[in-house]
Amino acid sequence: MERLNDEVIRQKLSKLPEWNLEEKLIHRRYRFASFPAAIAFVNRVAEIAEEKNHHPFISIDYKMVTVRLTSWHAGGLTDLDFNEAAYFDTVYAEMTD
Ligand SMILES: C[C@H](O)[C@H](O)[C@H]1CNC2=NC(N)=NC(=O)C2=N1
Repeated sequence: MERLNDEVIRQKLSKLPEWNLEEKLIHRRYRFASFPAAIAFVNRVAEIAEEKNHHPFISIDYKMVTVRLTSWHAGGLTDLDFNEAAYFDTVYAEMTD
């Protein structure tokens, strides 16, 4: 999968308003009502990562989960990162509404 150029990254990021760009990765913080709810989300993220064979950095801070995405094989951001970010946002919406 090809590394995206800055123009395409800006365009894709504009469709994911909760995500932030930092050098060669994108990141987002998800908030939950409880620690178990945060862990349930992390478990879903892990399942999706395995299914897609695309694995984010995940950090858990009590009721907050931070996800960072980049594509190691490309040395930067690819469509895989933006597709997965959108998928995680959908799962988050389902789990928190
Ligand atoms: C060998 C294996 O398919 C690769 O290492 C996969 C696994 N998960 C991955 N995850 C991420 N985020 N980037 C990759 O380049 C990547 N590559």
